[in-house]
Amino acid sequence: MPRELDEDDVRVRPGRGKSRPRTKDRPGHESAAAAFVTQVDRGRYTCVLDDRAGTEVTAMRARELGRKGVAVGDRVALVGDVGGGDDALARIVRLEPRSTVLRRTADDDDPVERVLVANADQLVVVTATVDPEPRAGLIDRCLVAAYDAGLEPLLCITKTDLKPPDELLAAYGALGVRWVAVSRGEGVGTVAEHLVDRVSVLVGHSGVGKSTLVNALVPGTGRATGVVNAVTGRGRHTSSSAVALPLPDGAGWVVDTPGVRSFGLAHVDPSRVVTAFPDLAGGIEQCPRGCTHDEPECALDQWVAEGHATPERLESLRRLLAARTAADAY
Ligand SMILES: Nc1nc2c(ncn2[C@@H]2O[C@H](COP(=O)(O)OP(=O)(O)OP(=O)(O)O)[C@@H](O)[C@H]2O)c(=O)[nH]1
Ligand SMILES: [Zn+2]
Repeated sequence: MPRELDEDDVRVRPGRGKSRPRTKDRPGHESAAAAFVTQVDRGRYTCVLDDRAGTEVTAMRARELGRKGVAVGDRVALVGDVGGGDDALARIVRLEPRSTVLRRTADDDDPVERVLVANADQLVVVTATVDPEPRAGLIDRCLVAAYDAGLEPLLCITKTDLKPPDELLAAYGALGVRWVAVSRGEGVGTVAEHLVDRVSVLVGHSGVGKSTLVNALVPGTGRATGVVNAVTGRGRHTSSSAVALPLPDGAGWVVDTPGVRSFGLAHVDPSRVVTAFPDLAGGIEQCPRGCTHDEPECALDQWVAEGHATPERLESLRRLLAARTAADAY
């Protein structure tokens, strides 16, 4: 079996006289095929070719990629066997620049903070009204991850047949986050409308109905749903990777994130979070340098007192900034 390649395989070669870098010795890859990465599994990348929509090709990284990691959502150039047969193996020779990067926190299985999804436009935070109870801390951390990565958040509230979404809407109304409700399959059409022509990442903790939703949005994907057998773990996707699934009619992608329990928020820049609060921007200009917006000198209290923004908005901003450092999942 061939060895699997990853970032760790790249070694700096000792210079041999005036030899040029390897990449310059390679032929150009003008004829490379453009593709979209839908799945990453131990050094093998599932890609879908742009010009033969739906043709799946398995690829590995070419050495010339250097240290660059390849993630779900990446746009890549492929050479080699792009026929898509069972044994076909192509090589990823180029990674196109990314518009956005959503990171996953390092965990026990993998100590490195990695790119979870590249080029996503939207983060769909799936939460139930009840069973399981919504966890405000988790939702806040998802929103921070979305604002930091430049993804537009969409709150998808499930199980509204069991309990109305009023409390959740009250808690998130001030943030102005767009929302949709689904109950026992109803409302899926409205969710789908929000996904047209976009790359949307779905997150949600166990039991909220995320798999049920994915199956309704992308019929035939067979995402495992329901109660998990605690002994065998059957019914659960244990990998913490993501997978991109095509929406019917080529109208965008949904990226399911089974087993993903946290985002990399360690390096979130508060100023990125603040961009989600344009109504507070004028006040922030009057803050002292490096203001955490949670200190006595913060100019935002005055800004709100003068009526430029509501107290709820300021409270929401402070809650989100605090959620960055909470010792909680997501
Ligand atoms: N009442 C009600 N139950 C729902 C709804 N959506 C999903 N469920 C049920 O909630 C349970 C969990 O749904 P899943 O789709 O497996 O949830 P999940 O978020 O994928 O959870 P994991 O599979 O643990 O990751 C299942 O028994 C579903 O039938 C809904 O809108 N209303
Ligand atoms: Zn401030």
